[in-house]
Amino acid sequence: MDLFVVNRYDGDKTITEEEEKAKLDSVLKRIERNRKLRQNQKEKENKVKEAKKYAIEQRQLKKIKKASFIAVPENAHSEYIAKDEIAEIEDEKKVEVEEIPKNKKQKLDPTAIEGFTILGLETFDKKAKVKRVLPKWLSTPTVISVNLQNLQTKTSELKILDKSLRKLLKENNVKHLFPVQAKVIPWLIEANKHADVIFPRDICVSAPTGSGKTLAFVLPVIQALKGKTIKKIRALVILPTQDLATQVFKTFRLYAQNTNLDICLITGNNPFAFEQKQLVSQNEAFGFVSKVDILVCTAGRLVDHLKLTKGFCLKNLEFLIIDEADRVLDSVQNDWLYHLEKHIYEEDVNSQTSKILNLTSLQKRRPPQKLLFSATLSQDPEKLQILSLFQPKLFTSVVETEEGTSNTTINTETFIGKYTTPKELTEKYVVTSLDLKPLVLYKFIKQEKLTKTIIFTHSVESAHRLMILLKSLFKDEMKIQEISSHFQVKNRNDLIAKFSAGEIDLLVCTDALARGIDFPNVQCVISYSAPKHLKTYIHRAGRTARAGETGLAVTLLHKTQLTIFKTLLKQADKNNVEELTISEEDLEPLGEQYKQSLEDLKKTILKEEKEDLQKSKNAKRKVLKRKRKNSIQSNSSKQST
Ligand SMILES: Nc1ncnc2c1ncn2[C@@H]1O[C@H](COP(=O)(O)OP(=O)(O)OP(=O)(O)O)[C@@H](O)[C@H]1O
Repeated sequence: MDLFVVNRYDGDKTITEEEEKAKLDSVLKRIERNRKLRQNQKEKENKVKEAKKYAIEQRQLKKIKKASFIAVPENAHSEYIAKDEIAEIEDEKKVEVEEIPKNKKQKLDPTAIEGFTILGLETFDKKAKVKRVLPKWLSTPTVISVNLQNLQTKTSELKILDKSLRKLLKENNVKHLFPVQAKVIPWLIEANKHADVIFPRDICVSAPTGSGKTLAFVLPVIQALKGKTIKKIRALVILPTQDLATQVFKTFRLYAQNTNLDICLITGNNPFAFEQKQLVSQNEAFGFVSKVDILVCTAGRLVDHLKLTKGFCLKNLEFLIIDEADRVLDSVQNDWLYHLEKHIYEEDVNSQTSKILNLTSLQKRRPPQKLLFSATLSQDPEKLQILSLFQPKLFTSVVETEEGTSNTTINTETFIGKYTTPKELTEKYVVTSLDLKPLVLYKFIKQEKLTKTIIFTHSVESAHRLMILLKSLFKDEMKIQEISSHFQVKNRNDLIAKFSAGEIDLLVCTDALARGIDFPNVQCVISYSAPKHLKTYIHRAGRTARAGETGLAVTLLHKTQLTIFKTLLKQADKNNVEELTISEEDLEPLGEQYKQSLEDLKKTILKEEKEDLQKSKNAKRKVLKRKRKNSIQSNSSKQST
């Protein structure tokens, strides 16, 4: 090795002329080689510089071109649309920068450094990937098909289901069971036949949006409880939002209409005292008595009642159903799980009855069977562990390959954590600049002649502004409304009903409406603000293509969001999401109209801000007036005494 050559004095060794010439030649060659290397390097750098310069020039040219046909008004009103969008994109850029792996150390070419061999050159072997070992119940699920077109199970032939329920299904036009129902309903009914002797296993069900998960738990629960004579809360259904709880409550009520089961909804929509009266009554003979068999609720309100409602008892629970389970489990609302478990499992220390030896006290109480449902259910054992599931069983749909997936070919490595979407869903995306985004949206809706469309934005303010702008652009052509958590429940319900009935064409909303809400026949879902998480994307898109109908989901993206969006899609093995282009030339004729609408938007927002200011001033004035009145009254009463 050259590095370890030690130059020693070799005495008066004479060098021949040829040897000297050869040495000189080799030095000259080396110099020439180094010169070429340097030249190549310089050429490369120049090329990169030129490419960058060209890109900047092109960008500037594009900007000038755009500005020439859509002159954004002097005061740049577009800030009313784009300011929070810009902030959002800036955030995402940060994420993107963080996510880019740090430049790996450049591998050094030993020939590049003359005369040296580099010690410790990077020749690391890739470490073998550690295979994920899943608990057996997660790696051997019952697979649910995502095909809602070729239904196999006729409702009339499902003899395990009560005749009265089958009749109701028929009346509601449910002639065939969807795959998730065909698998879960018979399994649950069977498992609960001897529930007091053999405790039924808990289940987790993961199936696409709109695939009919609600009926998969509603029907077996009604069938299992309808024969009970003593009224006790035996089924508790927890949902993440008021709107969803109301929807599930209505389904329970519809299918329990021929039974003596009482179903109650508590979400905080009604006064607390009113809800308390719905839950329990008190009499001298029996003390507190439950008025409810099946309770549908939101997690936060449940905890309020656990803490404050006397006689509210969940100790006889047979079913604990968590719909949209991943969302409910992520929510720490009032520490609901802790309070619920504490209530269910704690011994009634004050009760004398528990000390008396009788049939009830001897009988070990059956733990409630836990039923978890979602389109994006976490299959992460650690997350599910907090529920202490009893011998859990997984029902899941899997991403279907070209050849189709069968029970035998399922590969746990590939299905775990992969969310599925309805087969009937078509997905597309459009890349646009921020300042033209509303116009691109307008053009797209007109071009595709869309009605019954939901548009998702990332904030209540953004939804409000977009609604005003779209109203100004469409004039009377379309009925456009916004809906958000700022609206009262009654208004929200009215809007949901109107949109379902087709009386509203475009509904602008936030992610509060992304999960679970079942609007019939939605033609298209547009993500005006790009979704940040895969789950959000799947639930938004899931408002269309429900129950076997076709539907379109379109995402509007700024070019800086494209990479992140594609990474999200990759996580769900989605390779068929096409780009849709709306060229700036198509938008040219709309420039003046857009300018006018931006002016309208500015005026409306300013007017609303003024009104809000006036309202808060009036409210303050009223408070001051009342205080003054009270102090005058107390002074005069003091004087009179
Ligand atoms: N077997 C069936 N035949 C026809 N329609 C059905 C059937 N089962 C359910 N539906 C209808 O399909 C629609 C979607 O059902 P559901 O809301 O239960 O879906 P989901 O799987 O809970 O969706 P998400 O995950 O979005 O909450 C509802 O309108 C429901 O009435």
